[in-house]
Amino acid sequence: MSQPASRLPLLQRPSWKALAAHHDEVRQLHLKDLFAGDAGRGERLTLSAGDLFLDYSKNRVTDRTLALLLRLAQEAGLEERIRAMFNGEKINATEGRAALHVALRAPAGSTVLVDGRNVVPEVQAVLERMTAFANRVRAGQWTGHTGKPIRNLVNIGIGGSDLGPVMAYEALRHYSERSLTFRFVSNLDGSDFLEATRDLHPAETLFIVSSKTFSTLETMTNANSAREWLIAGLGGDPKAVARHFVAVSTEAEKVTAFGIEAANMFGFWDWVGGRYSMDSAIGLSTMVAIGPDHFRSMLRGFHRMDEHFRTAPFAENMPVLMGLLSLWNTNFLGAETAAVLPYEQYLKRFPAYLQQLTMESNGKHVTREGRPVEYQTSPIYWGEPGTNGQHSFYQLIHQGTRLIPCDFIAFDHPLVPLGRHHDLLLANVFAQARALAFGKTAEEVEAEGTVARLVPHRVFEGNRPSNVLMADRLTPAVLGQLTALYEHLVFTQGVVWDIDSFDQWGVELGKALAMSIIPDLEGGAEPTLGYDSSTNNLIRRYRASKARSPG
Ligand SMILES: O=P(O)(O)OC[C@H]1O[C@](O)(CO)[C@@H](O)[C@@H]1O
Repeated sequence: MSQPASRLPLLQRPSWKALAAHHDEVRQLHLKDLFAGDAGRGERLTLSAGDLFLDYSKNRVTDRTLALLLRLAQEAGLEERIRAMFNGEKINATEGRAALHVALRAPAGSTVLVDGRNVVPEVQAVLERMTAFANRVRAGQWTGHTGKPIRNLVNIGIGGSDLGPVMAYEALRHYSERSLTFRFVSNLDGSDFLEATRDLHPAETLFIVSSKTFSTLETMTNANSAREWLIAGLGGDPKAVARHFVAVSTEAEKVTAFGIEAANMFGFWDWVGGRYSMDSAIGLSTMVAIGPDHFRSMLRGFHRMDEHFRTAPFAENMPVLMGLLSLWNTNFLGAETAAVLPYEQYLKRFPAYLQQLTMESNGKHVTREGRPVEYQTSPIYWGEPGTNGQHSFYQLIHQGTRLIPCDFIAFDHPLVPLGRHHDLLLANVFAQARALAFGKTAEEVEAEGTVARLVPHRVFEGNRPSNVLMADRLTPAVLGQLTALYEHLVFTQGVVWDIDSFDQWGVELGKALAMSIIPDLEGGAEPTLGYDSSTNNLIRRYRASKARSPG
């Protein structure tokens, strides 16, 4: 009896083989030909989902490519896996956990089961506590140890406990309470903490220690420095900690051991992965900044995209389609990276946020069963806001030797109109996508009167794929939809690649080695170094330098 396609290794699935053969047929096709052969392509290969509009016409795909990619998703059992995620099944198999970030934005009154328990009431209860806290701080009613109202909030966290909060704060700054100051400290490098707190007064400062595990080296080191800074700045009274620290964590005992009162802890659950946690209590700083109503609106945006992903047929499903197009670029066209280029300054941290979401999720080398993959998994995500990138790395995107698919993100309206700025900005989005796709031939360059020796330098091959993603304007709801779009794109790819998108074992080895090296750097006696000769030498050199000039 033949096996169902989803049981076969990816490279042996009929749709993969068909895509490989198809790729041989279409590899020479230029986007110019595709557009010339279909006058309606630019309108046809578009899609709306919620408030988002996607133009994917400038991808190097034919209708047959798309049909085969959709078949690939079907053969991977994507439908069933989506159902499994939304049903709270333990799809993060290596950690034995559900991956149920969709429950964080499920409407009050709905049901999402984890181990037979409806988690929606717990999620809503935490949101209510966050709301009460946010309202108190925003109204100046949360006072510090000396009785002064809190005016500065410093989120201490790293990875998913930092990138989501920073990204959302920057993205929604327009909606933010301007009388409050927000800072984010993540790096173990002490200068991060020092610079973030340099101009703050401890009496008016509250730290949000955000850590799912409450044991991450960076976060706990920064939290301890924050406690020392606070106590020293408030006359040495350790009791000050209670009014100036709150925690977001799943680890109540560790939080109270640090000195934070249980009443000032906001919980979440092991079924929320760090990089999927910005709409849990990890988003506390976001809620204080933009207010509970805007935060709820962001959650509704996430939920809107969740519902689209859960219910839309694959051919009209934005995350599925974008996930498959990116997979086509990666596995068949050989793209190694993907650029995310927001033409909206407020989204300046969105590429950094996406780096963790995409690469920590799908940077995997074995299948769910632990067999080595025989294909590339996550591309390397990177990017900068336009138009800054244009005057930096776009040269390589246009004329370099690598294929770099681009996601342009733009809005019909700016949040703050200023003269001609927005028309000029949008003209650049449309121009860049067009230039990448269609390029400029030697004949066109010659026709402009260019001297012969410069012609090759001024030729643009084109045929470089891109998506253009647009919405009316950057609102909290749109940010929710945009973020959920990429979350589900990552999920789609992980299912096809047959990898666990929700674990992150790859960060463990370096962490463990650092822990063993710390005593070698801090100890007084000469350590017996048992590492490789390079590591031994680096440690000796560092110790000698420290001994010559301590501090
Ligand atoms: O919230 P925690 O437990 O401090 O972890 C922070 C980050 O560390 C990681 O576990 C590894 O980088 C991320 O997945 C997570 O977002």
